[in-house]
Amino acid sequence: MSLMDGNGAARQDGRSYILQVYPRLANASDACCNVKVTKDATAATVIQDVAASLGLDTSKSYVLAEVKECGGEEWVLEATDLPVHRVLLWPRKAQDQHLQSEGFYFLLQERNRDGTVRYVHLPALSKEREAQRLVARGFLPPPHKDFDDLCNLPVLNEDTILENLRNRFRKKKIYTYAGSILIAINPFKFLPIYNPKYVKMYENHQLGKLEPHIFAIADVTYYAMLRKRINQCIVISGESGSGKTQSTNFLIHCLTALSQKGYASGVERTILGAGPVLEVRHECLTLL
Ligand SMILES: Nc1ncnc2c1ncn2[C@@H]1O[C@H](COP(=O)(O)OP(=O)(O)OP(=O)(O)O)[C@@H](O)[C@H]1O
Repeated sequence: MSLMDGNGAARQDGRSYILQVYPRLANASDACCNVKVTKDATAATVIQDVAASLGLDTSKSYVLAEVKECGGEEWVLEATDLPVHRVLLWPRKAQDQHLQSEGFYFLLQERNRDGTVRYVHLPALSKEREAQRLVARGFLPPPHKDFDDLCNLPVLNEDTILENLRNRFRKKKIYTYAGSILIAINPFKFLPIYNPKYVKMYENHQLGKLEPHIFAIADVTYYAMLRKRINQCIVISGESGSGKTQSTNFLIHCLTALSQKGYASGVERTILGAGPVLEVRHECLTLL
């Protein structure tokens, strides 16, 4: 078994593995000590090698602790435990180099005369760094990541739904799916997302493949009608001023564009022209 000092960036090679052990001792530096060991080296042997390498007082007793994720678990190894076997269960990156910042490494600590471990608290990692690590490993969604379908929210409640819609609205994304339902938030200003380029973009696309859009709804409805040869219906609901009329106009615009294949026609104008009459009739019926 040979010892190495320095950065220890060398890759593990064949049957030899480089373990980086960080001393947590009152009078030792925090620099890591690199030890080259075989796969079956025990914790006791690793401790001996590190102690010899660092010139530690061998009349004292030491333990090797495995740290898995900063601020998280810390396991004191038994003398017969096999550190390399532990390393092989770590994430790939941490196996190559046991950087403290990666959260997987070994600590060398002193054992008290009564056998207990002189426990030194790990410097508490800020919650933020810990959260970042969980995000990077896919355990948490990226902060402020917005979901274009509410069904994909990891936590589904009123707060998360509103927060998601708010986040998207701030990014000028006024449309969000809830499965095959489209939620539209009135932007009360013109957005350049209704021109013919968008009609073309959403044409014959499966719902959910592209960013949510009212044209996607028009498109699936139109193609479902052609495919199934039965009438289709889009229900638009919302409180007064939420944008129902405007949404209807966008739908009609897209449907006529799809049916006319881009040729300007009077159909859209005719249908849109009937809108106010239908609305007045609807208001009268509601009053009656
Ligand atoms: N997608 C949009 N882009 C830009 N402005 C919009 C959009 N949707 C709605 N608006 C704006 O909001 C106003 C109100 O929308 P709209 O008339 O469609 O609401 P409504 O739900 O039909 O209301 P009501 O039920 O009272 O008839 C519109 O005049 C328009 O200025």
